[in-house]
Amino acid sequence: MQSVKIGILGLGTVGSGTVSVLKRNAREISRRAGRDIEIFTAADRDTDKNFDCDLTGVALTDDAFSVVNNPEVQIVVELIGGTGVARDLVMQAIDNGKHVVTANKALIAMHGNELFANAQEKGVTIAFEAAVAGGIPIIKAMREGLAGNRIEWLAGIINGTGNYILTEMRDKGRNFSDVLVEAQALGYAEADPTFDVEGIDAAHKLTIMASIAFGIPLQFYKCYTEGISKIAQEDVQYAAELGYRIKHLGIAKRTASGVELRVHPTLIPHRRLIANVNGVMNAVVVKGDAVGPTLYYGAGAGSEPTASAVVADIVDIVRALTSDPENRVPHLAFQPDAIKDTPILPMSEVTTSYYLRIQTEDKPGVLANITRIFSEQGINIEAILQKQPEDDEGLVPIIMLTQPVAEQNMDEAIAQIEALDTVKTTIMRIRMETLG
Ligand SMILES: NC(=O)C1=CN([C@@H]2O[C@H](COP(=O)(O)OP(=O)(O)OC[C@H]3O[C@@H](n4cnc5c(N)ncnc54)[C@H](O)[C@@H]3O)[C@@H](O)[C@H]2O)C=CC1
Ligand SMILES: N[C@@H](CC=O)C(=O)O
Ligand code: NA
Repeated sequence: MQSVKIGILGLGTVGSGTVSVLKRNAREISRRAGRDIEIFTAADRDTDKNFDCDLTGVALTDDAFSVVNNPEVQIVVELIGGTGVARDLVMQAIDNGKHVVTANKALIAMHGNELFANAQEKGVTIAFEAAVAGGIPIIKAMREGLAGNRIEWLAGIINGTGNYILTEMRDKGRNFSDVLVEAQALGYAEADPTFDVEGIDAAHKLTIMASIAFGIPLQFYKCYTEGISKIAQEDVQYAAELGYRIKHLGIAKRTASGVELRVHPTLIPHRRLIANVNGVMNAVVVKGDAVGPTLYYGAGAGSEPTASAVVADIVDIVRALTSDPENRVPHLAFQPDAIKDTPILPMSEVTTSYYLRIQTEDKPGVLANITRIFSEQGINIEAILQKQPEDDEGLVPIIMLTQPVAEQNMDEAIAQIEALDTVKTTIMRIRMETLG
């Protein structure tokens, strides 16, 4: 039987990993796919650099459009990244009747609705397993393995770079920027690393998972996004003293009035499995009404872990080449005409517990004022930790854990406490989840 010809766009970290895995495991992969997979052509804008893979037998070009317009190519594998030229290339590939595999979460989260509609019309597939949690087959698990469930919520560590930074800060007391430079050198970070540390990359991935979980359109711009760059070493230590770890979580939850969609640092009880997911590893907990909580764990970034997901998508497409488009697994798990516009809730309506660090002067009555404000806002305190004066100004950190409260009440309480004469700096707040 004839081999299936693919064209790869971008031979960086993920592209070179994909070439290496396809070549090294060629026999095993074709036994699974039923056909040989041939890397017919590949494009990189810089064809003179030293590629981290063996390109023997691959026609290399610096013109990515020549790959998507090549009539021999059946599957285009987009590994350039971004939403500029990558979007044009993917659109062109679909218009040319080619299937697409991509690792590009920004592209799917921001332009997926139009891309899927176009792919549906042209009878081709866009596969994007590598776009969420790297090598973990989370898209497949949710779209196919959990198809019998009403998914209630999901929560995940879905950025390897951010988790690597938080782990190194906690375990080795290293500073934020040194660890980020290392994560970049290891090929984990996005082209613009603020996407990793400010939660944008996690928000892209969460947007995609929420659509698959709840059958709603992709709505990246409605995702609440808060990064980890303000987390101080002392917050990591105080959280540990109270029995918690700080993790950067993406959380999507179905409520009676809509869907919560939020990315922020979160305190999690240290005994939870997900609190012990370290380094570049990712983990996602998905709670279905029938199955209960399920946990998916693995490498969330890196060359070959991500290539593992890219190659699995290629195999899926090769297997489906002979099936009718309408019998294929829908892009967002639900049939396109069954996608519902359930509202994404504003953060003011989200209810969580909180960790607060308040820097105050060490004077009588300070705590009484704070607790009075809490009580007026209906906020119950779960635990208090008062430390010795730590800075030159003699300010005392008071650490508080609260019971669940609506975000709008907490916003009001924080505004009033920050206005007190004795409170000298902005209050550090981190939301908490039990994930039970
Ligand atoms: N690095 C990782 O661990 C992961 C990356 N991803 C995603 O995979 C995609 C690729 O990421 P990386 O491989 O890390 O990036 P990279 O920067 O290492 O590789 C991108 C490659 O594309 C080439 N390129 C740029 N513009 C081009 C153009 N117009 N035509 C042809 N080639 C062009 C660059 O020269 C480079 O070799 C991104 O969408 C990223 O978000 C997804 C999961 C994990
Ligand atoms: N920059 C991303 C790469 C994978 O998606 C991350 O660090 O997780
Ligand atoms: Na994945």
